[in-house]
Amino acid sequence: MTTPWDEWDHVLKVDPDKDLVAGETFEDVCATGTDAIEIGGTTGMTKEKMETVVDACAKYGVPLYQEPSNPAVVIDDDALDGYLIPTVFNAGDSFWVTGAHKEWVRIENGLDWSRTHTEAYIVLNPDSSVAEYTDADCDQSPDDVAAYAAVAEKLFGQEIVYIEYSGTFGDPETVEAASDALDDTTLFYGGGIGDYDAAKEMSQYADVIVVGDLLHDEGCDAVRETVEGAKAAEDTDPT
Ligand SMILES: CC(C)=CCC/C(C)=C/CC/C(C)=C/CC/C(C)=C/COP(=O)(O)OP(=O)(O)O
Ligand SMILES: O=P(O)(O)OC[C@@H](O)CO
Ligand SMILES: [Mg+2]
Repeated sequence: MTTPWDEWDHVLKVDPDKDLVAGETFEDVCATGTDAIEIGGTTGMTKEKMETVVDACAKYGVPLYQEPSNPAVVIDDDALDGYLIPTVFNAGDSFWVTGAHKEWVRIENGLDWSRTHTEAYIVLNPDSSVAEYTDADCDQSPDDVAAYAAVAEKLFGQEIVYIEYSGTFGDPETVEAASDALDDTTLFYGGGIGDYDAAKEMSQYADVIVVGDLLHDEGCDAVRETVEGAKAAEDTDPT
């Protein structure tokens, strides 16, 4: 099966609870060269903030995906290409594995399944909001992470495995182990990518790198460098 993310190298994650750098617009954000924009964050999410970002990005042709951190912030908007729905494989509370999902399906009157996709998160930075929120067990060796990745693909049919180091640059060996464990599922890596070299390094192992805080802290030129790093690694990838 072909998926849109087969063709991606770089995703920009826009946090609707954070500002852009002074003087920058969402038109600039959409012109960074990123392959897709994912809209989401852990804390401070509301439907209104989500809508503001979708509306501001809708006319520039970059694929837009919502990544909700809870069912109450999911928006129904035709400008979205789809929904990337996380499941946290190493969560301490099963609410973040299937509970939130069950509640979401129960309260919604019919979902657009054709635009709804799965992301198997493995959360590895214990100091991140997402680790705290989901009570994730971040003490995982590369072998553990590889096993989680295989379970996500082979037993749970997840479309994406997402190695999440939100806020800090992760362990490349761990990302490589996850990559080696996967056949068809797409590997996303996110966390602490701040320049060309970091983007290129993780792109050796991850199919897609996700850049978040850099947009809000440093701005669009810095993000553009990470796009170039991701694309440069892709060009030298022998597989
Ligand atoms: C079933 C539905 C619709 C939702 C539940 C989805 C789940 C399981 C969410 C768990 C938390 C999660 C994986 C959220 C995704 C977004 C994310 C990881 C954002 C990064 O957050 P941080 O960078 O830690 O937080 P802040 O940037 O807000 O500080
Ligand atoms: O904000 P950063 O550290 O770039 O992380 C990106 C993303 O993985 C967060 O969910
Ligand atoms: Mg964040």
